[in-house]
Amino acid sequence: MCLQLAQSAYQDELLVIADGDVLQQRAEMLGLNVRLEQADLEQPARPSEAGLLRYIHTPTAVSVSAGVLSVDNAAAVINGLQIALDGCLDRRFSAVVTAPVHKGIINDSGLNFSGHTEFFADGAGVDKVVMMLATSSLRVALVTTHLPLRQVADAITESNLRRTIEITHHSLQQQFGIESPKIAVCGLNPHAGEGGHLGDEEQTIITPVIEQLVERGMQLTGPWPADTIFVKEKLGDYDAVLAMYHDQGLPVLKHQGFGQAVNITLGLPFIRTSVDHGTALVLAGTGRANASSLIHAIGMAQSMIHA
Ligand SMILES: N[C@H](C(=O)O)[C@H](O)COP(=O)(O)O
Repeated sequence: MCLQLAQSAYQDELLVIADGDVLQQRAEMLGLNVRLEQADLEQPARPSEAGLLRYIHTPTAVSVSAGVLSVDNAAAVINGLQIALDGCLDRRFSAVVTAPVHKGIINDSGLNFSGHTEFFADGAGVDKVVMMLATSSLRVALVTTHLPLRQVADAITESNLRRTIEITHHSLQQQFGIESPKIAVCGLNPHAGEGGHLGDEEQTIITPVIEQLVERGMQLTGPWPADTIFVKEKLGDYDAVLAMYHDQGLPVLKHQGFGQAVNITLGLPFIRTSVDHGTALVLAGTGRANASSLIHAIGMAQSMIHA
């Protein structure tokens, strides 16, 4: 399922992209008092109404049971994302907020999909975006995203690192209103390479890029050992930490604020936010799933629309 906001003249309208029959069944199963209405994209957006949920119908190919994966429905998931992408690109939508999808089953169906981040970047024709997750007190951006660990070191190139820092710096200024963002850059290796004894990417790539960009006026520090840059005493020293890979930065952020964190894709020509968690199939249909991160993601998209 995918959510998006279409801005009306009065207030934001929240539209859901999903199979309308599945929404109806889930609402009944969970005893939710909600009226569902199919939206007509040719009509102007209208203010949201309490108790009414408008949706764009993207039919599934086969019937859906809560928490049960089906390769046959993978194309319907991608179709929903494509509708969101197209609507954001042609400005019918002001932002897209995504719920988690099961990346494995999409790939099992024969469709290549490493993540929403890469899907939206490809679809928007952008060669580089940055995944950043944020809580109210910590932002972590990543140089590499959904990449096997074996390939990470090769992906830390000067140009990739420079582009990542430029996009992060620009987005912190433009979308988060931080005039002169302070970014702490992690090293790649333990102890940030221990002076070259535990790897040399810090000396050959990371430090030279930091120095070039500091020369251009950016407030960058590092390369920092990743095991100490996140300690509480240092949290006030920066506006964001740049981690070299997914599991260098995100476990810390999720330990600190799981459920309140929002995933934001920087560098797209539109606003995209998302949840901080996966599909949690065992909770599907039970009514016990926690919607907190989704609520934060919608709130973050709204505040970015109005920034
Ligand atoms: N890295 C994300 C996280 O930990 O929350 C997650 O893999 C989602 O990625 P996409 O938004 O690209 O699907």
